[in-house]
Amino acid sequence: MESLLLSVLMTILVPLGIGILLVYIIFKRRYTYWDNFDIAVKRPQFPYGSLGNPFNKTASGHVTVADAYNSFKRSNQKHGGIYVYFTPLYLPVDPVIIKNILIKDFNYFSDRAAYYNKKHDPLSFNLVTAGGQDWKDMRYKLTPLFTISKLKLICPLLQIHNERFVKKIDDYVRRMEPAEINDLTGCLTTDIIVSCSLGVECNSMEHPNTDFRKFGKRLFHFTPFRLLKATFTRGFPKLARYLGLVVFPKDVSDFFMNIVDEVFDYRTKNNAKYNDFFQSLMELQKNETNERVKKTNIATQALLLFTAGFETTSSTLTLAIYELGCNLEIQEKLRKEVSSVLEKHNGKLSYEALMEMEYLDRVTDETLRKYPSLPISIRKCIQDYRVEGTNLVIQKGVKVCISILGIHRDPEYYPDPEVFDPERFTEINKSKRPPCTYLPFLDGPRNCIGYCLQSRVSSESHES
Ligand code: HEM
Repeated sequence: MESLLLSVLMTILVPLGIGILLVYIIFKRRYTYWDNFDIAVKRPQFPYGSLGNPFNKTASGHVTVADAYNSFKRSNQKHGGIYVYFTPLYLPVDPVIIKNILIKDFNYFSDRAAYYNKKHDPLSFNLVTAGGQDWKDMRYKLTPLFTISKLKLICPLLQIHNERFVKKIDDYVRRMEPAEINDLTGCLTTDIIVSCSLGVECNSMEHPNTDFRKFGKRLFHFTPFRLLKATFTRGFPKLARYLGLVVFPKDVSDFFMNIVDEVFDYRTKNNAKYNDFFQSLMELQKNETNERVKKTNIATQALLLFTAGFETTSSTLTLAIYELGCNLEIQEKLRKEVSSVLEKHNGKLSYEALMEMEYLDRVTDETLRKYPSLPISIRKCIQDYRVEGTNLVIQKGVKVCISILGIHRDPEYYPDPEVFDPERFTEINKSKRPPCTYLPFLDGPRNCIGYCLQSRVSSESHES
């Protein structure tokens, strides 16, 4: 009996052990990728790579990437190599290399290598995830939605939501109650994006449990399982598509599709026209004959605005308010500017009035310097690329990681980087820094398309 058990165990355990050993050897070999190049490397730890165990550490992944940036910089390196799990990533430090990657040689790095699944999750194939010609076509069509003139059209909407935000804060002040600012800026951003992109009034400022708020929170709630799935889909996109893994949970996509259905049908039947993104999205689709495709395309872009614009804007607002609370002199200086400009404009917070608030811009810029909403950006090299001034050739398929946080906290460009100092952004001080050392919206053809919209949304609300 005992020998039978032993032989069964041996039949299972030996092949299993050999299997594990083989997998270990194969994957461990991937950690030698950068050894083939003359480049500094942040040593990996099996199986997590250079960033360490994501479940057992005090610093998040982007902080570890910034640490790698710092260590390469300290040892006077222009760049270095890191590993995220088993994937080698190129990490540039020299701003000239970064500028070439983002702007001059953009054609080598136009893809973001983000995961989408057209078949099982059509809304996931959008401007952020698409690559190559698909991305170029989408960007070409969507760019006219983000011009200053379009922005001016939605300014009255921004003003309505801003007034509600101010009233809410006033209520807390009158009741002498502490306010959960993160929740309030979340509601404000939700209301603005939903009314601009879907033409729907959700007023989560008054009703914080609206479906939009609920689904919005779910979109940005990353459980360990979701993080694991995201890592898997990024590392093995083909297999993930084959397995039918999706980006957006089905109930979230269904919810957005239903809203788009309703708004589209209402506007078509009543021939109703509004000054919002939804209207522009409908116009973009006017030559599409298949109604389902038309609605799916609109829902894709509306959900994209929500996912790309929500967390970035609301967290920036929260952190600006936090810094103004910690730095009373800066708060006072800002208050004086706002009051004097408003006085000139008869108390009306117009687009023109906002344009005159220079100190407000500096406060926003410094907030995004200290706390970039996207601390890293990933690009994929789509053809072999020689890095200027070096012998290194980045091979096709290798990913590039720009540490925006590392650059923004680099004492060479920003002395005492932990100090919140809007004066870093006077015209004269800005002109002293080399290009590509301030990248909250990235740079080049694939920068943030919402740049001009976001700066106004944030400004209106700091104003309160
Ligand atoms: C504080 C607010 C914001 C910040 C800091 C920010 C930052 C960024 C950054 C850094 C990127 C480049 C990402 C990368 O390449 O890895 C990006 C892309 C993008 N952003 Fe923003 N963003 C903000 C607000 C918005 C808003 C309000 C919208 C739209 C309503 C928006 C829409 C987009 C889109 C669609 C892209 C992808 C562009 C493309 O691939 O062509 N963003 N954003």
